[in-house]
Amino acid sequence: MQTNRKRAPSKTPRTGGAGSMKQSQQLPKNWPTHIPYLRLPSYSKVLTYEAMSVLVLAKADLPSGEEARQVVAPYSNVKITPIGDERHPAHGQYGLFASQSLQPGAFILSYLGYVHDHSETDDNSDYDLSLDRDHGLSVDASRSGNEARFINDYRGVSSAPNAEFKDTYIDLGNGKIEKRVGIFVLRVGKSGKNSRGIPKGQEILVSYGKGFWNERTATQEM
Ligand SMILES: C[S@@+](CC[C@H](N)C(=O)[O-])C[C@H]1O[C@@H](n2cnc3c(N)ncnc32)[C@H](O)[C@@H]1O
Repeated sequence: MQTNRKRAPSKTPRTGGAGSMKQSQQLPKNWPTHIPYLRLPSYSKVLTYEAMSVLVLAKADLPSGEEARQVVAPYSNVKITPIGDERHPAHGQYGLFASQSLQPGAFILSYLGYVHDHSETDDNSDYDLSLDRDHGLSVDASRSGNEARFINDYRGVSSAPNAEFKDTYIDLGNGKIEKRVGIFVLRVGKSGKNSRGIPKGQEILVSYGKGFWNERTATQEM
């Protein structure tokens, strides 16, 4: 995870500003009706001013080498798809697939959900992702989220992931940027060679990390 220079925003926003980003009222195809679709993160009301200052920054504080991205929701480069193949370990659930060819290193989308600290961690959530380890912040897409909540782990599906989680910064259009978890196409494949990207129609697969599966095994054995 990258480190950020800290500069407190002039006001403490609880939701990201839509700014100049174009947002459509449409829901993605196959979006489950019982889960609110988010176009912006949903911030916990108990997050401290310091925590919010890590997440919403002045554009001048964009870490070097990073870019401030514009995003449009719903995302047109991905497709939520029911898993019909019985050999797939998440058969009967959904996965996220590329609806266009995605180049190595390309930003795919950001992971949205309920942004919270340790005090509100839901130990039963399978959708909770670390957003800032230094400040104990995570984003949980179990009760609300966007397309990214449907990304499956590569284990049992493919020999290696084709995408990864990395910090990214979204341009809020008001001189501010917002730190989020982004999903990017892997640049380098398992063999160390440059990846070929993700062809149209292929499932987007990450590694949840061994910790996720170890914890799951431990829970099942209890
Ligand atoms: C973040 S969700 C992924 C989306 C999920 N398939 C859905 O339709 O909501 C994580 C859950 O997906 C399932 N899953 C994802 N990858 C898997 C894999 N490689 N093997 C088995 N189950 C997987 C597990 O049930 C896991 O708890």
